[in-house]
Amino acid sequence: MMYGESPIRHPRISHVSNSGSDFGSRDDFTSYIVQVPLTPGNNPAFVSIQLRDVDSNPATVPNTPVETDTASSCKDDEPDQTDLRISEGKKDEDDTLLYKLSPPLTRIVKISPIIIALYRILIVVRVVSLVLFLIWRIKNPNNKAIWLWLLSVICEIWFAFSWLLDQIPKLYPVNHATDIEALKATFESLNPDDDELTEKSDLPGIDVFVSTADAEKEPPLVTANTILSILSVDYPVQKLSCYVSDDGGSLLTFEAMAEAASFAKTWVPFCRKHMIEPRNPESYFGLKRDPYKGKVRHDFVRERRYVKRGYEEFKVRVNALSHSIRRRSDAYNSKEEIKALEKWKHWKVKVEEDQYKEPRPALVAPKATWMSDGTHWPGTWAVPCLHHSKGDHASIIQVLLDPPGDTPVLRTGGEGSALDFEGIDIRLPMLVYVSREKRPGYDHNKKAGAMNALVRASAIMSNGPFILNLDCDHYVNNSRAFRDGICFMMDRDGDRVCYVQFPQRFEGIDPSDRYANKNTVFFDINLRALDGIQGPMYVGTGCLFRRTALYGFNPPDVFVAYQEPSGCFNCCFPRIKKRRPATVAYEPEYCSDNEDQDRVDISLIPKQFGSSSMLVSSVKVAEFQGKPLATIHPSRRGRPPGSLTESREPLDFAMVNEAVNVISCWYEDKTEWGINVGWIYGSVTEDVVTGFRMHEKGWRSFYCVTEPDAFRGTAPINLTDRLHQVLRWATGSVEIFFSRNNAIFAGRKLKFLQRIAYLNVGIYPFTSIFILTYCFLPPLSLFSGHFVVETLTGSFLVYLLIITLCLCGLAVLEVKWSGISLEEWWRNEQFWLIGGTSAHLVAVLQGILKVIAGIEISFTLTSKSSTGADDEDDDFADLYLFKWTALMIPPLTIIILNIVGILFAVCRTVFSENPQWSNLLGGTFFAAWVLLHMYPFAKGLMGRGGRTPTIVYVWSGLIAICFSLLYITIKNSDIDGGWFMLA
Ligand SMILES: O=c1ccn([C@@H]2O[C@H](COP(=O)(O)OP(=O)(O)O[C@H]3O[C@H](CO)[C@@H](O)[C@H](O)[C@H]3O)[C@@H](O)[C@H]2O)c(=O)[nH]1
Ligand SMILES: [Mn+2]
Repeated sequence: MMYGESPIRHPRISHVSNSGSDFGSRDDFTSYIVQVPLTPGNNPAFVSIQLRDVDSNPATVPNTPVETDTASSCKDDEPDQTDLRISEGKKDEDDTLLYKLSPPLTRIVKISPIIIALYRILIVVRVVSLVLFLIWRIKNPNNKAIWLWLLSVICEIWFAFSWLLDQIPKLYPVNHATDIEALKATFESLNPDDDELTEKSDLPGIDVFVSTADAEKEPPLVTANTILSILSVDYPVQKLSCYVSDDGGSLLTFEAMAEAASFAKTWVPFCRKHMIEPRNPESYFGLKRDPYKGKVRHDFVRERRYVKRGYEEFKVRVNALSHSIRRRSDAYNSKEEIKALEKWKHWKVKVEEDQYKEPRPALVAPKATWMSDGTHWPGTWAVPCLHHSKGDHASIIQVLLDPPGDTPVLRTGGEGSALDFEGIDIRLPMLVYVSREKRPGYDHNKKAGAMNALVRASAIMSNGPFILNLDCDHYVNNSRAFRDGICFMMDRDGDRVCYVQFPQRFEGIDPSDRYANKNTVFFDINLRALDGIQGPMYVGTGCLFRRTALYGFNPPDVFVAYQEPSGCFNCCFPRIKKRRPATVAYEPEYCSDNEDQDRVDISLIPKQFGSSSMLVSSVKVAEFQGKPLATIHPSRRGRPPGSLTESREPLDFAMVNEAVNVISCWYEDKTEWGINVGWIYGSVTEDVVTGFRMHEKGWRSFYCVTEPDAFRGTAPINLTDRLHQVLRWATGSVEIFFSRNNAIFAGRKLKFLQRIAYLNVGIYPFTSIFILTYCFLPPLSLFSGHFVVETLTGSFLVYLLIITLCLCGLAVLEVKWSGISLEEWWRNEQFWLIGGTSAHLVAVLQGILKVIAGIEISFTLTSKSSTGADDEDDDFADLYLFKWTALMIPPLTIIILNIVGILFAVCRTVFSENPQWSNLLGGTFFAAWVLLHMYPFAKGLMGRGGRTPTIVYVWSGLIAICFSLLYITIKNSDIDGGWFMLA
């Protein structure tokens, strides 16, 4: 094609030889490290791409079935199919026939209608009683303490409002189930009726993106394990590509990935042969259950032992990498130093001898980080220096595992070999290490920027129509999960699905889940409920995207997309508005006139996507290949699966070259990346915004809960890290609130309840202001001797009772339909208050500062504890880690004041002549309610020993007694209203 013609500057390319190198000697992968000159020679030169070419000559678009004339041959075949069916005695309409041909791949699993009905009734009851209660509260002010009354009523109104925002989107919870067997029958069997499998497959390609940013906080061993779990997934290997984005640009990560690629050669066939689960070696070998249960192969025990030893060695190697890199670099650097010194000496001698004009050479050589082949690492150096620091280094792309061929490579059993892989496909998916270029002066946009670089690089190198995004610590726990996700995409109407979100599940969390790290309320209640509306939000990891949805295209309309006899491939979506038959997908076909396109304007693509012509031409291919072909698929027309979709262009130098080009930092200049295309910039919670933009366009997403869990990750379990994580999320929400991505501004395609859910995401941090106020009310009331109401009347108590009971009832029902435990629900409530009085509050301040003063918000990575390096005696040692942070001040103040308040009020009432028992009771009740929620926080402060709290209690007691004595003294000396001063 026209690779060479692009007027973009030409990168300097060095081919890294791998002979004799550390990892090269173990492996024989093709190595490309391509360095791009620092400043763009002729800047983002807008390249006008000859789209006519593509239009008139479909053959230039690689890998499309067009060249093989599908359209016509399919049409020819259609009657046969129909005849066949009719002859079987099913005289249905065409649609129904096609429906029969492709069984549904997903279905709705009903939640018990009784529970849902009760749930909805309770919601209504609570709404009504809340309204009545608030009216009653407004009508009955506490004239003795108006300020207390006013504060409390304002807070209560807000709480009612925020509860409503949270509750309404939960009216239609659903569960979806997938049918992997049907998927197999449709895409991988020769004859769908008798399920005869071929080794070929028509499943669509998936590009897996793994993000890592810091080799210290995200141990390379964790990332390596994640990679191994991806490489061994149960999905056609030629359809799978894995990309690692390293924002740290660290040689450590790079070499760990190379190690993983080499260990995969043992690990992956072993998993395939013995159907290992999970396929993350660290987790697998750490399993507590009997590994031999259910395993029939006689050689399993021996091979498992062998692979386990291999893994131990692998771990040792990976853990030693940082040391070996340092030692290697030191050796090279001292050699360089000696060279530099000699050069200098030489120069000095020359100068002394005669008038030697050469400038003085540098005496000290830079402290470089060296690769094993004796060249400088183009990324970040251990001692960062110019062009080799985290924020300033070249683009790096390295193909660690070449794309596999189309046909299985079956190893014949070696007699004496330790592992017998006879009959096992030993191919591995493509694995690519990517570190995008970073330069000072360019905003790299955190994770969103990293993902966008991968989207472009992968479009050129493999162009999978689907993209799965995983954080480096989230590994594949269920090797069939990819298939589950694809079921939604390939189902009827699957082309309107923008992404399939899997729940985030966590490991290594303390059994009582003190800080609600598992977030089960969010993942099992809120997201399941959204699944019944327009789909769950995107939560950053474990999400399978449709590439074209990421590209910012609109979904096909419900009323379009079918055009007799076929749709229009070139326009992406056909123009004739006609109701789409339930099952018929469209055929690819080029139409030459491009007018009247309301969705994808091809002439605009270069402007939106940037100057890479390879990227631009890949867009349509991905669009086509991601279509649910279930009904018209070649396999349905007498062709064997894989005959059309298998062929993949081998990776050539031009492609890698271009991939390097599109990950340079200037590539996005004057394009719409991050604005309308790809992951959206401008928020530390890029995930919510990115998903929101898709829902806003009318796309549908799905929630895919699998058994066993599809993916698993780690979460911070100590209080400080947890608070900082929550702080980041809440800050992101405030950013969203103050941006154009506020759900209020969304168009009509965003469904009403979905809009409320997104509104809630933007608004919830603001609740913290009211929570904070409300938590100070009990001590205020206890000190002042007043209560939020004048006297505890019957109606107040009845309202309170109804509202509380409704909440309890709703909790029980939610627990019932979601399957979480009541304890988890309660933990969530507790952490809601803890986060609300600390992190959310700071988030609001930060967000407002950003809006007013433009102060940027940094992305603080959460540290991941290294697998395998665990404390032997205590799995949860991290839980007791105490690191002071200013975020802890407000909750601490609240705890102390509430305790002091109770003690003070008790003392005062006891010593008082006319004790106000009811006010004491009311105030104490509220204070106890606050303290109960704060309990996990207090426990966190205690650390392991539990010494701190005693002091808190003692102090509180002392202060309270002082206050009471003071109060009595004042009271006795008849100074009226003396307590007002104290309050
Ligand atoms: O400049 C950056 C910063 C972060 N990351 C990656 O982003 C991921 C998430 O970071 P982490 O600190 O683990 O955040 P969590 O709070 O655990 O993550 C959740 O919330 C984030 C948004 O706040 C999302 O980006 C994540 O995907 C989602 O799992 C990690 O893989 C990082 O390597 C980058 O690639 N580049
Ligand atoms: Mn994480």
